[in-house]
Amino acid sequence: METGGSSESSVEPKKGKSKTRRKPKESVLKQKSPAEFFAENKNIAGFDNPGKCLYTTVRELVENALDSAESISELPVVEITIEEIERSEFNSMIGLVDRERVDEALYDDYESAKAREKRLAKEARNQEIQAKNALLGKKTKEPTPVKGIKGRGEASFYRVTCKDNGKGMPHDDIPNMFGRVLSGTKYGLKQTRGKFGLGAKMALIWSKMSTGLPIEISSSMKAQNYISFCRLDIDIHRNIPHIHLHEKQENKERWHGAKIQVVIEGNWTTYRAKILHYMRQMAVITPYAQLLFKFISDASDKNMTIKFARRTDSMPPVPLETKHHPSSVDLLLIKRLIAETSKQNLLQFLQHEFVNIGKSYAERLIGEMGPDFSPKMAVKSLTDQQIVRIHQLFRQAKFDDPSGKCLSPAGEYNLRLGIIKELHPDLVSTYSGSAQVFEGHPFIVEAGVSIGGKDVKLGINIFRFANRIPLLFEQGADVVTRTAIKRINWSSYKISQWQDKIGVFVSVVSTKIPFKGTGKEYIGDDISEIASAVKSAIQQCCTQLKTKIVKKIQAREQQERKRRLSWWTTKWH
Ligand SMILES: Nc1ncnc2c1ncn2[C@@H]1O[C@H](COP(=O)(O)OP(=O)(O)OP(=O)(O)O)[C@@H](O)[C@H]1O
Repeated sequence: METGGSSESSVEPKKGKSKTRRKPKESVLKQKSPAEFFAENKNIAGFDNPGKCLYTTVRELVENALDSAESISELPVVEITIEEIERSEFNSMIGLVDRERVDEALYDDYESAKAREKRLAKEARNQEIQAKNALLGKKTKEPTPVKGIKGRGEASFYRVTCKDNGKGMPHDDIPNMFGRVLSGTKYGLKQTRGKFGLGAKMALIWSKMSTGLPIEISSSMKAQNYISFCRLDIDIHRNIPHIHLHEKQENKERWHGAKIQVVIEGNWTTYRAKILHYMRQMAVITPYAQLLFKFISDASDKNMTIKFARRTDSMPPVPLETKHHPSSVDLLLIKRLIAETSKQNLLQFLQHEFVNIGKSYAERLIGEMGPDFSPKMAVKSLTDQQIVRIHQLFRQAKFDDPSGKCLSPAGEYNLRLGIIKELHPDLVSTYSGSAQVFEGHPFIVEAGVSIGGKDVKLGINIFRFANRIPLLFEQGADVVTRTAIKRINWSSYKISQWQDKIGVFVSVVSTKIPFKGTGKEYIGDDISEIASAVKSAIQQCCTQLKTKIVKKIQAREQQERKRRLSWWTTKWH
């Protein structure tokens, strides 16, 4: 309420106090665009710090590339390159002149003469101790680096490029696909890696925040005689693309696919291991893809090229779009379906917009709704109350479970192949569960358990996948970790958590993965259907392994008996 001349403004300052009391600011109503919201809260999309931003950018681009190739049943060929950009090169890219430092003491990494003297003395003392110990033949610990001048505090910049052989994008859609937060083609009820219409835009927002540079997209669809090229950035306040260049170029080679390039701040040193780990796990779950990873730097010892070769041509089937299951819809969704349906009457609407409602079941449901409802009534004329009644009945009535036919799990063969190819274990077992349901959404759990192998640590090593995306963060809270650590009695399968190198691989696919957050980092442990399916899949693998382990033990014992027998025989004859 407006109070006109507010009493607060007339308050006299107290005696002896020099400060005048501040007038509280009126709160002003403001709106934020989705792009602004995500720019201010980029951590919820997995863009926490420069290192994690580099990792998530790679991830988002690779996952889009795989989604795109798989959508046209093309065996994926994906090339991802991270190129380190020197500060001077970066400055010249943005037209900034390199400047020599004039006032050194102004900088964060400035070291005074006294501090330098102290540091050098400490380094010399450390070296002396090392040399003495070496003379005495004592084992020496790696000396802890002496705190010296701070890291230059300078940002590192990287050009990230991802090229695929996928479907490409229609020329006119490209600006909105990359320059408007919450826009995409994967919102339907379908198993895809992408879901939110956010990832590529977050890479662009981060590039805009850290380097100010635009994103570049080249794309061509099958049999298209031109390549669409688009350079754009995003108007954060209005959440619309800001196009720098959008043109058609010649496509002599009839290439199809997409090439996306962004220049961002990052931190390769701290996130190198995570990025390589991600690529390796992606190779496990997609052995039918050819993945090429390159890191390019002026320091040639940092350069690397890793090829994850394709090991099979057998690709999981393309996931199918499905309709909503009546048990999974809420009021808003029912209203949206009514607004969008092409069906005229209630009977047709129920039959055609949902799975598992046949004609006679739809008639029974309508009968149950009450006297205000009839099969022939116009669906668009339903009142709000009538829609609430439909929703209530959907929640109480019994429906057949949705089928898992629309899903595309990796398949036991691919999972086993991926594990063997990347880990070379001594023993491996895999299991593929049948389709199950949570809150009306179908899901399938597949699992693998391995013993031994290359680069596998002692104890339980968890590998998690959701809609064929490797999940690397928030491991402790994830349903797979919790199940493997707390709910499996490993010793009852003759597997030792302390002496064996155990690999636990669990892949969940669904039309709706219940991720916690838009960063797609883990699946919570609160959905009992998923938790019990994960447990049962791991147990199935362990049961198979137990048989193999017992056979191995028996074979070893038999060999030992034979050896002893032959020893005795030679001794007494
Ligand atoms: N490499 C690509 N090939 C073809 N289309 C692409 C490619 N990359 C992005 N797209 C299109 O751009 C859209 C937006 O991509 P974006 O990464 O922002 O979101 P998403 O993949 O739909 O969802 P999520 O935010 O969950 O990753 C995608 O839905 C897709 O249609």
